Amino acid sequence: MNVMAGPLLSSSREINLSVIGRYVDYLVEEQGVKNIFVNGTTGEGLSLSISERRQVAEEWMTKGRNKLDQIVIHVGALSLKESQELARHAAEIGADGIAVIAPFFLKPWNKDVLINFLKEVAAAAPALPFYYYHIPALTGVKIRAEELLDGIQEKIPTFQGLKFSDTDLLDFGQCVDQNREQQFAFLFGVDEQLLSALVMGATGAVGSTYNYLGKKTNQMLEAFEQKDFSSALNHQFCIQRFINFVLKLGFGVSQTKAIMTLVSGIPMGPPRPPLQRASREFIDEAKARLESLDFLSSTDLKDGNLES
Ligand SMILES: CC(=O)N[C@H](C=O)[C@@H](O)[C@H](O)[C@H](O)CO
Ligand SMILES: CC(=O)C(=O)O
Repeated sequence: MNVMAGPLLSSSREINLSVIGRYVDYLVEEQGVKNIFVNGTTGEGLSLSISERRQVAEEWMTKGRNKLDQIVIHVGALSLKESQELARHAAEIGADGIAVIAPFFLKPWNKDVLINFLKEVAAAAPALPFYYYHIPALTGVKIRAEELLDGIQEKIPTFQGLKFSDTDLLDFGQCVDQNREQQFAFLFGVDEQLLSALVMGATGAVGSTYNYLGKKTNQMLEAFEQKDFSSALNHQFCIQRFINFVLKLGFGVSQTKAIMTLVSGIPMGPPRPPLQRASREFIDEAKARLESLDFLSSTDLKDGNLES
């Protein structure tokens, strides 16, 4: 079972490559996370320039080599050409896979149109496993994943699986049910509902909270594998209590970065506009909640870097 995290690394609005090496060690040693999803939602991949995305990907590959199991690089972009360039680059630097979201300004209006776009990106890296990143709430492209998967391997021979970031468990369950013959990866991306997705056949998870709740989530995965469902549920409820709490305060990529800084002690920097840094009030409340849920002892919390 894989857990992937999607960290972002910028400080003073510029990418800060120098923290990636430390962050690899932190994820492996402190969170038990050995699979990384680079330049996705949490990494603000779509807010970076193409050159920045290449640099971030290269740094993860260099620092992660021999330490991480898999590095999947998100190469989705509005421009097909840029997406292809990033796909070729991912292949050149030895990534383990590429992922692509649906283009979200001029949008694909049906399944075939979307597949044709994805196919052209995948063809730029013909040796790399290809993942579709389904995140309809952010892209606005609501084509159901179950429909998209129907016959996809004939169109995209490198198709390897799905990162499914949506709460529609009917759609997710049918993706699994209708593709039992294939060896697809079904990676679930709604961290507060992961246990339900495991029951539906998820083979892994990619999510923002694994940056700091990776260890806790791994305990849930372990309990699930041991068929200790009541422990698994306790772990999921504990994770839900935290996510439910921060969702009510207003939770997004900026807040994720502040929590990542707080928990790891590694400065993640502010997000890039249009995002704005999390408020001091948010950070204080999130910190108190992390402590009360026993996710961290107060001595582990390092927020000295938050203002940097
Ligand atoms: C919209 C978004 O950022 N989704 C993330 C992954 O795809 C999740 O990891 C969520 O941040 C998490 O489930 C909290 O709602
Ligand atoms: C973590 C994750 O799912 C993302 O950043 O895309």
